[in-house]
Amino acid sequence: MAPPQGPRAPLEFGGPLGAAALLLLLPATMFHLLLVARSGPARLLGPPPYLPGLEALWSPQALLLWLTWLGLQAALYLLPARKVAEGQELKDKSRLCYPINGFQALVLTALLVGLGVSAGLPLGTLPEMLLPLAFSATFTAFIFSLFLYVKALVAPASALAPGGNSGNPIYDFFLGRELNPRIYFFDFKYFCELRPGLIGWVVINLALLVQEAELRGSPSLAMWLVNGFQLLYVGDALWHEEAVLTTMDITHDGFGFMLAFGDLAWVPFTYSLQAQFLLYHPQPLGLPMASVICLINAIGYYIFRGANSQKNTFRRNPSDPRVAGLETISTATGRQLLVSGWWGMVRHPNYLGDLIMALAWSLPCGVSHLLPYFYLLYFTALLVHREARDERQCLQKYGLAWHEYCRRVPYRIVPYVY
Ligand SMILES: NC(=O)C1=CN([C@@H]2O[C@H](COP(=O)(O)OP(=O)(O)OC[C@H]3O[C@@H](n4cnc5c(N)ncnc54)[C@H](OP(=O)(O)O)[C@@H]3O)[C@@H](O)[C@H]2O)C=CC1
Ligand SMILES: CC(C)CCC[C@@H](C)[C@H]1CC=C2C3=C(CC[C@@]21C)[C@@]1(C)CC[C@H](O)C[C@@H]1CC3
Repeated sequence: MAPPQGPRAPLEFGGPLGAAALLLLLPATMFHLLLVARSGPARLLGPPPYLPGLEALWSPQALLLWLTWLGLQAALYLLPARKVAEGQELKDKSRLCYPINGFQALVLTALLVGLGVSAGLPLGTLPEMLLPLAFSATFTAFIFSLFLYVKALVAPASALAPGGNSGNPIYDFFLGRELNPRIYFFDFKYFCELRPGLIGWVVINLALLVQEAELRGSPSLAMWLVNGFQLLYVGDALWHEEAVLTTMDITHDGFGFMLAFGDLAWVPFTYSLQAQFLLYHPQPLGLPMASVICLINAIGYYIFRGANSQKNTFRRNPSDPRVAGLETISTATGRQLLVSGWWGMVRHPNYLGDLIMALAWSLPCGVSHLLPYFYLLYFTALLVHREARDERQCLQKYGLAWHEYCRRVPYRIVPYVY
C-alpha cells in the first residue's frame, strides 16, 4: 500500500463534509434538471414534477446501450493515432504518452451514427431514455471510482496526486487518489475527459434535434443554433486535444468520483440541457435575434480560441513569430508569463470567452425561463472556483513573479469588473 504523501495538501471543496455533500448533491442536481426540463412549468428552483421510482431509472437496455457506447469510444481511442504527445513531467521525472486521435473518434462516431440512422436506427427515441441512461452513467461512474480508489491503494507514492490523499476515505474517493491511473497505455482520466461524455453530449443534442423534427416537422432555428454552437465547442476541444494535457485536471487533480461523474454523467446529461428544454418548450426565434446570438457566440469563440492558442503556442515555442513580440515576465522556474496580448487583458481571458459562449447557448431558449440559464450560472461558479485554485497553484509555482503579474494585470476574468 502506498504511504501517505509528505506535506499534506490543504483540503479543498469544503473538506470531507463538502465532498460528502457534493457526492449526493451533484447526481441529485443532474436528475432534478432532467426531470424539470421535460415538465410543463420547467422551474429550475421549484420541486421536480415527480420523484421517479427505481423502475423509471433502472433499465438493463439503457445500461447495455451505455456500456456499448463506452466500449465503442474505448475502441476508437485504441485506433492508431495521427500523433502521440508527451504529457507534463511527473514527480519521478518521467513523461507519459497520449494518443491524439480524439477528433478522429468524433468523425468516426458521426459516420457510425449516420450509417446507423440510414439503416433504421431510431435516434429520435434516445431522449425518452435519458433518465435511465443518466442513471446507468452515474452507477458506472460510482463503481468505476471505487475501482480507482482500490487501484490507488497499490500504486507507488510517486503516482499519487497532490490532493486526494488526506486519509479521509470519503474525501479521497471524491477527489481521486491516483494522478494518472492507467492499464498499459490506456489512460482512464484522459480518455474520460474528452471522449464518452463530450461526444455523448453532441449525440444527445442531435437525438433531441431529430425528435423535434419528428414531432414538429422540422427542427426549430433555436435547436439548430444550440446544436451548431455546442458541436463547434466539442469539435474544437477534440481538434486541440493536446491542450488538455496541461490542464489542472490532468496535471494536478487525482481521478476520483468528481471527474469520473463529471466527465461521464454530468457533461452529457446536463450540458445538453438547452436542447432538452427546447424539445419540450419550443421557442420562437427570428432571424435578426438569431444573427445577434451568432455574433455573441462568434465573439466568445474568438476570445476563447485566441487566448488558448496564444498561451499554447507560447508554451510550446516562445520564439514562434506569432507570440515572439509579446511582453513577458521572467519567473524563477525559467518559465515566462505573458503580460500582453490576451493574457495582458485579464488573467483568464479564455474563461471570459467561454462564459460569453455559455450565454449564447442559452439565449436561443428565450428569457421566459431560468432553467436554460443553469449552465451559465453553474459555469460561472465553476470558473470562479477554478480560477481561485489555479491562482493558488501559480502563486506556489511562480511566487513573486505571480504577484508582479497580478499587479500588472489586476482583473481576473472580466476587465474592470472581476
Ligand atoms: N466547459 C467546461 O466545463 C470547462 C471548460 N474549461 C475551459 O478549458 C480551458 C482550459 O482551462 P484551465 O485548464 O482551467 O486553465 P488555463 O488554460 O487557463 O491554464 C491555466 C494555466 O495557464 C498558465 N498561465 C496562466 N497565466 C499565464 C500567462 N500570463 N502566461 C502564460 N501562461 C499562463 C499557468 O500554467 P503554466 O504556467 O504551468 O503553463 C496556469 O496554471 C479554458 O478555455 C476553460 O475555459 C475549463 C473547465 C471546464
Ligand atoms: C461535476 C462537477 C461539477 C465538476 C465536473 C467538472 C468537469 C465537468 C469539467 C472539469 C474540467 C473540464 C474540462 C472540459 C469539460 C468539462 C470538464 C471535464 C473541457 C474538455 C471542455 C472543452 C474545453 O475546450 C477544454 C475543457 C478542459 C476542461
